[in-house]
Amino acid sequence: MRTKGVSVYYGDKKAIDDVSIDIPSEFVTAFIGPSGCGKSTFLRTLNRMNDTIPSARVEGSIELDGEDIYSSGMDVVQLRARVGMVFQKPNPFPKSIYENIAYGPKIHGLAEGKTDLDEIVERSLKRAGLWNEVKDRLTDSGTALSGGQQQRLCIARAIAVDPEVILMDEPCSALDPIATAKIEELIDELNGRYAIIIVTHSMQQAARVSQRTAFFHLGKMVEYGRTSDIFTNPIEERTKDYITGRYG
Ligand SMILES: Nc1ncnc2c1ncn2[C@@H]1O[C@H](COP(=O)(O)OP(=O)(O)OP(=O)(O)O)[C@@H](O)[C@H]1O
Repeated sequence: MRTKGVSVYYGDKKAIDDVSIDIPSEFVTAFIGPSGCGKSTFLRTLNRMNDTIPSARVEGSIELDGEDIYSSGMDVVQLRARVGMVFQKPNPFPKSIYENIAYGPKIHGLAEGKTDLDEIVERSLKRAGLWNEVKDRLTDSGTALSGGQQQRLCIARAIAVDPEVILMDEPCSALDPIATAKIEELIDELNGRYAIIIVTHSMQQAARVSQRTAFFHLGKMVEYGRTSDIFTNPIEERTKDYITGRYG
């Protein structure tokens, strides 16, 4: 994905100021920065999730494979399948585990019949590292799973519609350390197959899971580069101050 001069307003308030970034498809990219700096706002512009907030307005251009995602011809439902999203709090549908995964492929016409759908469900759950834990109870409700399992179910749901990009907005903030470690392992396994962009409050997590990091401060993207450089040899003073814990 590529953004050029993106600014986001909530009413008169500018939350993101002139952000241009090329996000490579072959890496995990982390967005870090102090609370309120605009990480989530910027992430949500990448699949037009801000469209659901009436006061939000986006300026600039955002391209997915060279296509302007804010053009009038863009089908937003289709876009959100191509650019999937996983939220802070796991949000499975109040439906069976099977239906949670099958719903997207059904509405997007990705399955020819029941056998096809069964295969997609199995493949998505396997890819999300959840198959062995749920294969004998696919008809149980998705909401009956543990928090960590629910989050992997949500990742499986995103995977089921064959996305190009997966956006993750603090996907581990509601999880315990063991469930967090499983999600981080999963991100590692998915790396390369999908472009993954993760907003995280944890610099340790960004360092563990990402190869590229963008540091945001007061609505601006201050610095963007290899994760190892950002954490060991940042160019900007503000990045240095943040990673050494001087503020945030
Ligand atoms: N729906 C909204 N309406 C009005 N202002 C908003 C809305 N959502 C976010 N903001 C404001 O935009 C700014 C950026 O918020 P955002 O949630 O994107 O930051 P963040 O870096 O993700 O913060 P955090 O790490 O605390 O989640 C903040 O000043 C916030 O108050």
